[in-house]
Formats: sequence, structure tokens, C-alpha cells
Amino acid sequence: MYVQGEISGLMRLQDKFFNKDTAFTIEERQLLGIHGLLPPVVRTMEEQVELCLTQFLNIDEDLSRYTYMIRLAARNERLFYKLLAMHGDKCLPYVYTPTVGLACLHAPYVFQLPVVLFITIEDKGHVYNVLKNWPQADVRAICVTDGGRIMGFGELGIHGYPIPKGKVTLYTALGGVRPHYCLPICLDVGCNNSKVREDPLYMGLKRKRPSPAEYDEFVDEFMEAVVSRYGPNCLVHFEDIGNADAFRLLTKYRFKYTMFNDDIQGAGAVTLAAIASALSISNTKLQNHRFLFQGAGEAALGIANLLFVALKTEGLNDNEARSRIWLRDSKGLVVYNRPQSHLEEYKMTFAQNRAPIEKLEDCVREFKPTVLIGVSAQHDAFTREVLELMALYNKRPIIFAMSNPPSKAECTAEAAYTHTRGKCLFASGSPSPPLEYAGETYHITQVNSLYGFPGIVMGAICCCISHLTPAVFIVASHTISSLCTDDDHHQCRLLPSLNKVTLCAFEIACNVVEYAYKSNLAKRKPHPTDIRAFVKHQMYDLNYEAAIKTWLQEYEK
Ligand SMILES: NC(=O)C1=CN([C@@H]2O[C@H](COP(=O)(O)OP(=O)(O)OC[C@H]3O[C@@H](n4cnc5c(N)ncnc54)[C@H](OP(=O)(O)O)[C@@H]3O)[C@@H](O)[C@H]2O)C=CC1
Ligand SMILES: CC(=O)C(=O)O
Ligand SMILES: [Mg+2]
Repeated sequence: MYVQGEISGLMRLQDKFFNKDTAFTIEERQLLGIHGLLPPVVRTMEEQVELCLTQFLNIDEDLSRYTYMIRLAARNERLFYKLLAMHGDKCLPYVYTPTVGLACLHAPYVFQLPVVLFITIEDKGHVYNVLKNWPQADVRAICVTDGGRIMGFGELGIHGYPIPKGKVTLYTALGGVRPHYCLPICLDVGCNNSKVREDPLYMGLKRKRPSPAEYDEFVDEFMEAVVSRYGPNCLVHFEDIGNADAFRLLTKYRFKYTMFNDDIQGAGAVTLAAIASALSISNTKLQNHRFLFQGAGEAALGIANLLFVALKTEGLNDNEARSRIWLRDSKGLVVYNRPQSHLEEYKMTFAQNRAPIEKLEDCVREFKPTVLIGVSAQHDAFTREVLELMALYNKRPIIFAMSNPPSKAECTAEAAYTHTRGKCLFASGSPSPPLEYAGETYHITQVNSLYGFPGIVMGAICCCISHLTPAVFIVASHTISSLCTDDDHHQCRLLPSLNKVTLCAFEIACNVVEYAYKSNLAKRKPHPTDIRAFVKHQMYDLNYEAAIKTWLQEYEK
């Protein structure tokens, strides 16, 4: 059945795509010449998963759990994804938020294997050649960071590399994207954070970031190299880029390339879905709400822009919709007339024509928001006073403390429920265990873009979408909220439970594909007759037999 070709059996055992570890049958071991290299036991994949889970749960330290998962992925890729598929609730927090944040803070200690492609500004002029060094030629989706704003930690330079790795892991684990289609990239443009840069263990270029013009030349070359190497429909997902660069690149590239920024657009889609649930639970309409954002950066603008569109869909005009959305940044309420500071272009739409207000408490008193959204990475910014005011003005205050990781969150679930006396509809950005308060158990919703981007990426690459228009994110948002059940709402869950995230990704992928064909954005022809089968057919097969099939096909070539 199997042939021992030029590639030695040992190399097959060391190849993460083909390795089955102890699941190799005795016959396979003999044919591959690896008999004796494994203990005699032959296990099923399910038995291997249970063993891995036990090993994983026996590890006490979060960072060691992260490195366990990275090593497993590098040794036996299908087993890694099977473990995530079967025990995502236990394992996902160790490949994604919050542990991925810890991995960034300890980047020199966790880096062992080439899991991300590093392209530095010193490679300018030959970025294409560096891209060619990535071993996979059929890349369809890239997640790229420049370390400019890593979660709530600010600029970490190249030490942000675990972020794109974590994101592409979710493309596969949740979205079903085949792993060899995914390429995580860290652009090293230097680092202005001297504490990070001057650390003797810093792994990146020991230089400051370039001027915006030089930075743009480099990123332009990168985008052109991606198109030359992988074609115009290779999707580029920008992640954790500093906000001025993120907004500029999005404006410049959104209609030129197949790209999106998840911190802006993905966060918008998922948060809008959670708001829709909160409205169902409180039996209210969007037009009856007032939204106050703590933070006026990427996530805030991504959410505010989608809310603006949704409010207008309910019949409000531009001014009315704008008056419902207040943003507060590091200098206070975003207003037109700021005595000492200039107002960034991207905040203009939501600048209020009124006197400045500095403190968050005073903004709450003045505006009496019904919804308070924290995307500022300012730990404990939602003080007891702020939360008590929200409870004073609202029967069901909606409070989202979305900043990641938890050490940067605006408040904990406990603080939100305690200071609103259990009245609030609450969500955090990272996973949080259920909370007991006044004899009740509250499930904590995780408003995180993980509900959106895996399905968006899968849908986009299945049909070779040319551009990700704002409608794609609205489609994703509606899909997510449509998957919340009455039971979810009864338990005050604002998003489908975490064990439905793969279903969520699949439904988003199908709806994005459908939308893309209808609006002539899909470049893959012919138009599929059965969209669900079309998406399913392109999904990663977690079973070992799929690897064997590919292997035989390759051998027969
Ligand atoms: N849960 C989720 O899905 C997501 C969560 N996030 C999280 O949200 C946080 C912010 O991300 P992002 O928007 O991309 O980051 P940005 O850097 O783009 O924005 C941060 C914003 O916070 C403001 N800010 C800083 N200090 C204060 C302060 N003391 N008071 C009020 N505002 C302040 C900044 O003000 P200024 O403009 O004046 O600098 C800026 O507007 C991060 O922790 C990130 O992890 C992000 C995306 C998705
Ligand atoms: C979720 C995410 O992308 C962030 O916290 O930056
Ligand atoms: Mg992010």
C-alpha cells in the first residue's frame, strides 16, 4: 500500500504534515522503515488526543502550556488541530488570547521553531525573495503584524510575532482553512519602545521605526510581493498595527487589494452582533440607545462605524446617528474644539460639537449612556463610580470591557456585576469563567473577533473574493447574532456559546461566499450550485487518512 520513496521513513516521522506518531500501523512502520523507532503500541487518533489532553492539563504554567501546543503543532499538525477541535474550551486560551499575550511578553523564551516569517525593513528591495523562502507555495491567507500595538501592551516590535501565529491557528481550528494555505508574518520595521528595543534579549532590529513615507514604501513593496508570489486574491489580514498606520493602510489598500484589518473591521462585526443580542434581551431598539466608548482607536472606530450605519438603517440621519456615539480618548471626550491638541482625521466623524469633558465619570453623567464600551487598554478605567452611575441611569446597562489581555481590561466581570447589583449585560474581551453573584451564576460573554475572522477568511478564500467590502462584515455580524438562541439570551449570553464557534465560522463562510457571488466579488468560477457543499469540500480534513491520500498523490506525480 505505501511506498518507501526517496524520502526516508524517518523524515516522514519528522514531517508535521504526515506524522501520525503512534498511530502508524505496524505495516506502515515496516514499509516506511521506522519500525522500532516507535514503541510497539498502536493508538487511534482519539486515544492520542486524550493522552495529549492529559499531558497538557498536567502542565501548571500557562506559558509552558503554550509551548506544549506549539511543539505539538510542529510535530504532528493533524493531532494538534484534532485536540483543538475536540477540546477547544480547554486549549484555545493557550494558543490565543489571553496566553498569546504572555507569549509576546516572553517572546525570546518561547521562540524555538520557525513558525512565522520575519521580513525586516533591511530586506527592502528584495522582499519577494524573502517571501520565497517560506516553504509553502500555495498560500491563500496571510496574517501580518508590525508589532506596532500588540493587544493592550502597546508597541512590542518583533516580539509581537506570536499574534499572527495565533490568528492563523484559528483560521484552521475554527474556520477549517487548510494550514498550508496560511502564512503568519511579522514585519520588523524597528521599535520606538526603548524599553523593549534595548532589552539585551530583544530579537528584532535595534533601530527606531522609519518615517511614515519609508514605512509605506516598505509595506507597499510587501503587498506587491504578496501579489507576485501568491496572486491577487491572496488575502492579507492586518493585525495589531499601531493605529495611525492601521487607518492609513486600510484606506489606501481596501479597494486595491484583498485585505482587511481585524482590529477595526472584525471587532466591529462581532461587537455589533453582541449589541444586537443585548437589545433582544432588553427588548429595546438600537435607536433608543446611546453609546459611550472609552478609547477612540481601531476597535472603537470599527465598532462606531458599523453602529453608525445600523442607526441610519433604523431611520436616523447623520447628525442624529452621530449624536448617539461619543468617543473618549486619552485626552478626554472627542470634541471639535480641543484647545491644545490636534484631532486625528479618523476621529472626525464622531467629534462632538460641544465643550470638552475630561473625566470618564463626567462623560457618563452628561451623556447618560445606555452602552459603555471599553477599548482603551486602560486597566480598571470602569471604576466603581462609573459602574454605579451606569446602574443608576439604566435598568439593564450594557457594559463591554473588551480590552485584551485581562490585565488591561477596563473592569472585571465581578466588578461589573457587583457595582451594578447584577443588572448589567456584560462582556469581556478574553475568556472568563462563570461568575457567582448573589446566588446566581452568570456566563461571561467573550466579545472577541474570534467569532468573526476565521469564517470571514474561509469564505473569502473559498470563492477568491476580490475585496472585503463593509457589507462582508455586516453579513458576518448578522450571521453571528442569528446563531444566538432564546436559551442563550435567557442566560444573558450575548454571543453563541464558545462550543459553537466552529459552526459560527462555517455559517459565516457560507454567507460570505453567497454574498460575494451575488455582488460579483467572487473570482472563482463557475458559481457553485451548492454553497455549503462548496465550502465543506474546501475544509481541512482532520483525519490522518487525508494526509496519506495527499502523500500518495504526491508520490504518484
Ligand atoms: N475584544 C476584541 O475583539 C478586541 C479587543 N481589542 C483590544 O482593545 C484595546 C485597544 O485596541 P485598539 O483600539 O486596536 O488600540 P488603539 O491603540 O487603536 O486605541 C486605543 C485607544 O485608547 C485610548 N486611550 C489610551 N489611554 C486612554 C485613557 N486614559 N482614557 C481614554 N482613552 C484612552 C487611545 O487614545 P488616543 O487616541 O488619544 O491615543 C486610543 O484612542 C486593546 O487592548 C486590544 O487588545 C482590540 C480589537 C478587538
Ligand atoms: C482580539 C484582538 O485582536 C486584540 O485584542 O487585539
Ligand atoms: Mg488584535
